Amino acid sequence: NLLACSQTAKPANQQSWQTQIQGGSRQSPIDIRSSESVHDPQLTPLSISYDPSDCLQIWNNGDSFLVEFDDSKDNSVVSGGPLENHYKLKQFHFHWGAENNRGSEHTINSLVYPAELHLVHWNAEKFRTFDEAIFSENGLAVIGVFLKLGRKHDGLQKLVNALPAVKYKDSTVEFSNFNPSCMIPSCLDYWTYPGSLTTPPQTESVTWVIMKKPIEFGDDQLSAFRSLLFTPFGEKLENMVDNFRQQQPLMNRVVRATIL
Ligand SMILES: NS(=O)(=O)c1ccc(C(=O)NCc2cc(F)ccc2F)cc1
Ligand SMILES: [Zn+2]
Repeated sequence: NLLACSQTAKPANQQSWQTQIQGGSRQSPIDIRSSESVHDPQLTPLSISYDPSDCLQIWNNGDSFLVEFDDSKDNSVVSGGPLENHYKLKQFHFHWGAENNRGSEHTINSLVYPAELHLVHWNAEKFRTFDEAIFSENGLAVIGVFLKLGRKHDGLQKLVNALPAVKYKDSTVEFSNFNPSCMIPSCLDYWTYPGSLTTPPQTESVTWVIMKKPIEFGDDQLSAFRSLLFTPFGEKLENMVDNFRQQQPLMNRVVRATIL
C-alpha cells in the first residue's frame, strides 16, 4: 500500500529570473507550483522496466557524468502515463550543487534539492535514432527524480565507486549490470509538462515526468559527485559542481499531476 504521496514543501526563496532562450516557448527547467498543477485522472501509472545487462559505460562529457545504455534492443523502456508510445532508455545523468542549498534543476514550490537525476529516453516507435528524436516533437521523455541528503543509497554506491575512473572530462569507463530501477521512488506519483533539454541545444522535444517523492543518498556520495572535474587531464582543475540551468518561464503551459 502506498504511503500518502502528497508532498508538502516549504517555500524557499524565489528563483532568480533569467533571460529566456531566444524564441523558446517551452523551456526547462521550471518551478512546479503544486497548487497550480492540474490533477488529471486520465494519467495512468508509468510503466518502467530496465534491463541491467543494457548498461554499457560511464562517460564524463564535461557537463555531467552519463551512464549510457545499449538502446539497440527493446529491453529498457518506459511507457504509460503521459506517453503515447514506448521510449527507450539512452542514458541517465545528474545535476548537483557546490553546496547543499542548490543543485536540482526543477523545484517544487521553490523548494530546491541538492541533486536531480535525469533518465533520458527516446521515442523508438516514431524515430529511428536518438539523434533524430532529440530534434523532434515528442522525441524524448526524461524522468526526473529529486535526491535529498539522508541515508546512504546502497544501489548508488556501485556507481559512486566507479566515479574516480571518470574524474576528467572525456574519460569513460566500462560499467555493467546496473539497474536504474533502484533509483525510482516506491511512490510513482509524478508531475508532467512539455519542455526542453536543459543544456544546449535546448531543443523543445521533451515530455518531462518529475517524480513527486525524492530518493535519499549520503553526504559522501554527493561529495563523490563534487570531486569530478569539468576539465580534461592536464588542464586547470575545475570541480564539476553547479551544473544546473537557471529556471525558465512557464509561459503558456500547464503542469499535470497524478492522483495515485
Ligand atoms: N538535462 S536533460 O535531461 O534535459 C538532457 C538530456 C540529454 C541531452 C543530450 O543528449 N545532449 C547531447 C546531444 C545533443 C544533441 F543536440 C544531439 C545529440 C546529443 F547527444 C542533454 C540534456
Ligand atoms: Zn539533465
